[in-house]
Amino acid sequence: MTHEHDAETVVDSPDHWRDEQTQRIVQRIDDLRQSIDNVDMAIIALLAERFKYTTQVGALKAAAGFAPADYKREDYQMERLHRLAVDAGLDPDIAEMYREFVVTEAKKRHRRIAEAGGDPGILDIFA
Ligand SMILES: C=C(O[C@@H]1C=C(C(=O)O)C=C[C@H]1O)C(=O)O
Repeated sequence: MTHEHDAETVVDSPDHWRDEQTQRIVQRIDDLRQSIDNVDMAIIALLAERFKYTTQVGALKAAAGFAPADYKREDYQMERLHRLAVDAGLDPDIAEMYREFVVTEAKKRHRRIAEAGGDPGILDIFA
C-alpha cells in the first residue's frame, strides 16, 4: 500500500531536521512511534483472539439454531464500553466505533457459519 506524497514538511524527510531542537523533537516522535507500533501489535493479537472466540460463539449458535445477533447482549456491551472508555480517559465515541465495527464483523461471520451449516472452517481465521 502506498500513498501520494505532497511536498510537505514531514518527520521522515531529513532535509527538515535542521536545528538541534528539531532533531530532539524527531527523536521523541521516533520513540513515541515505537510505542504506537507496540500498541498496534497488541491490538492485532487481541482482535485475532476476539474473533476466534466470536467464531466459536457463531458455531454454537448455528448448532443450536440461534440467530446471529443478540441485541440484549449488544445493549449491555454498549453501556459497559461507554463506562470503561470514560474511566480510561478515552472518547466514548471511539469506544462505540470500535464496538460497532467488531460486533458487525462478528455477526457477518456468524451468518456465513450458519449458511455453511455451522462449519466455522469456512472462515480463514482458523488457517
Ligand atoms: C458474539 C456474539 O454474537 C454477536 C456478536 C457480539 C460481539 O461481537 O460481541 C455480541 C452480540 C451478538 O450480536 C454473542 O452473542 O455473544
